[in-house]
Amino acid sequence: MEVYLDNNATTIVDPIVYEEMRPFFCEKYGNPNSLHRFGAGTHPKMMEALDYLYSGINASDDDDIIIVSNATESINTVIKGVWIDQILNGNKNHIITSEVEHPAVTATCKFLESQGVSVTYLPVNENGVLEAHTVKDFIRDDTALVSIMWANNETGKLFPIKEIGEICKEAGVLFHSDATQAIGKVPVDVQEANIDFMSFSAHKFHGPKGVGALYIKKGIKITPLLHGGEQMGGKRAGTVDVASMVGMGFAMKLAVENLEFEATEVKRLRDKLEAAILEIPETVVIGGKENRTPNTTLISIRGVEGESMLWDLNQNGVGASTGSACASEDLEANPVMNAFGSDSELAHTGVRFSLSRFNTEEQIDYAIDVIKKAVTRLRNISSSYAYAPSSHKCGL
Ligand SMILES: Cc1ncc(COP(=O)(O)O)c(CNc2co[nH]c2=O)c1O
Repeated sequence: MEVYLDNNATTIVDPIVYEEMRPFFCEKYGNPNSLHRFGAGTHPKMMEALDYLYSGINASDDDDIIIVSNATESINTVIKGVWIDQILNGNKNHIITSEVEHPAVTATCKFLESQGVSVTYLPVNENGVLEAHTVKDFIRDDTALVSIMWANNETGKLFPIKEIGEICKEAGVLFHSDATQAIGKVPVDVQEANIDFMSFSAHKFHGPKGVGALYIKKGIKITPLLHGGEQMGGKRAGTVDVASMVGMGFAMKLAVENLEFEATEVKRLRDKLEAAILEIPETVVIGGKENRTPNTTLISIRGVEGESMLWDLNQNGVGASTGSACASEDLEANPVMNAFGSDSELAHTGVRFSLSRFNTEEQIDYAIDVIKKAVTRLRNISSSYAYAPSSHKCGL
């Protein structure tokens, strides 16, 4: 049996979404910017896709949603656009983000630091969550942007976006949220959250890879990342991937329709898997169980190196991860777990399981059996592990 439990890395394209995309490869293949019928033939479904995206995040008609290649491009567009407009050509020179953002945010901020920008990386509490008041404590007169994720990709922890939005609005500071791990898992309402910019990727909610979106609140201007065409009103040059845009729109429609299923059935299967693993001695949920996306659990298994666990699971058909795929190639301690203040041993023992609406009870039962056998096998061959519950700090 094969069981895919790495949905925070990417998801299967919903077959319904795939069928919606198919006509735009060999039938309605015109360039949407062409004036002839072949181009115009793409417009109805593109407009429908935009309608699904706008309603899916409760954007107002006057707001902008720009189709980009992925969340990484969306995030770069915001952070570098604000840098150009507010810092290089303005009187600001400070950006606030958190220590547990995805590398798309932290690496872009590091680049800006190399260009002389001051960046504050806010710490998270023992549960891996940023407390809204810390944003208020660090906002300065020259703060150009606050960028905080809606949900953490490794722990699933949800951040106080509405409160942070209120703080930024009151301070007159632009607020961006990376909602990549929130769309399709929890309700996302940009108007309620006082958000100025928001980023997401379709492949996180059963849409195709290689397409994402940037939400821009009405009235906000930002210098584009890509120049050279009038697509997206000049806000993102380059011919639009029509099939992927249509796929992302329909995936958003289905994602919103399935939020209740995520909150009930997917959560039930996640909780079942988590409870079974926690029956194993010396295991702990990193960040705690509260206030999380319904599909994610990051569990530390003392004495079991995360990568060894992944290899063993993979040998038995189960796919999981130790955290963000873009960070999993190296054997460094998990930066998110480090941010919690975890000790170095614990930071190497995290395994992330992230479910979706396509997982079944039978798959979870099989995965539980495989996981328990893998832990026994790996602990038995470990040169450093000896069951000593009194010695293990079950903090976090
Ligand atoms: C919170 C967050 N932001 C941005 C990205 C980048 O998305 P992309 O541009 O579509 O690649 C990811 C991908 N996160 C992960 C990719 O693999 N495992 C993950 O957890 C993410 O989880």
